[in-house]
Amino acid sequence: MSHFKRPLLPLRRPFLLGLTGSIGMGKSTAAAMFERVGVPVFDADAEVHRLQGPGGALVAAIEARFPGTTGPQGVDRQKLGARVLGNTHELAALEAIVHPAVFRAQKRFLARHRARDVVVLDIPLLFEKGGWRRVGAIAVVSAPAWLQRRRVMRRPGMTAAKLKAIRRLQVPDRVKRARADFIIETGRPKSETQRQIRFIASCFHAR
Ligand SMILES: CC(C)(COP(=O)(O)OP(=O)(O)OC[C@H]1O[C@@H](n2cnc3c(N)ncnc32)[C@H](O)[C@@H]1O)[C@@H](O)C(=O)NCCC(=O)NCCS
Ligand SMILES: Nc1ncnc2c1ncn2[C@@H]1O[C@H](COP(=O)(O)OP(=O)(O)OP(=O)(O)O)[C@@H](O)[C@H]1O
Repeated sequence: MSHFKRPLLPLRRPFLLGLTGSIGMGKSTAAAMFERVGVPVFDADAEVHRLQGPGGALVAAIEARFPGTTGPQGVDRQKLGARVLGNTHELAALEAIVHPAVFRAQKRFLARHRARDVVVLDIPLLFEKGGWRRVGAIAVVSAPAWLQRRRVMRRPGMTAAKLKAIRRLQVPDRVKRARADFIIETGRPKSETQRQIRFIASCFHAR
């Protein structure tokens, strides 16, 4: 069980279930599985992609602060990542541009789903940025480290050095597991993961 102090939130609708996990642990796959069983998901990372994509609302602000990192396709994430991952000061400057816009999008999502029993907030940095204080329960996706590495190293543009820099920024998997209310094991067949997710969703329906 977790030993960190999370304030007891008043029961409210919808119940906010935070979904998080380290790079390559299977968050996106798990989020899709929640949607399959009828739980709306706010995908913070997808929102960042939208805001940074072609015509995205943050492209101009990012170009102004990080010249040369955008083009007709919006933000070039490889270039921007090379500037900020591993550089605390620069990353903080990027976060100051991105996070408020993501938070506003999350508020709009919650307003749209006011009548639901439960929604999932898929937030990669739930522990790192303090979002854990605002959710009613936390589900962590987790798999053995060797499997995580194998999944991530397959991605285009990924290098051992980049993975190392990213892992240094993230709360370690064992800490996330210790803080979780639910651990979603993704090192197993997807059918089992889906079954686990159906069970978790059922805990919050029709309270
Ligand atoms: C730095 C960027 C351009 C790198 O993009 P890229 O497509 O190369 O990598 P990706 O987004 O998949 O991130 C790789 C890994 O780094 C982690 N990461 C990204 N941003 C951060 C951050 N601010 N702090 C800690 N870890 C981070 C992600 O969780 C992921 O596991 C991009 O992540 C970004 O714009 N980050 C700032 C916005 C942010 O905080 N996003 C995180 C989720 S909302
Ligand atoms: N049981 C399982 N549950 C979830 N993912 C699985 C499972 N078995 C295999 N996988 C695979 O593991 C990979 C996980 O990638 P996914 O993009 O979901 O991770 P992620 O945590 O969202 O990554 P990131 O943090 O980098 O965005 C996918 O290719 C997925 O198909």
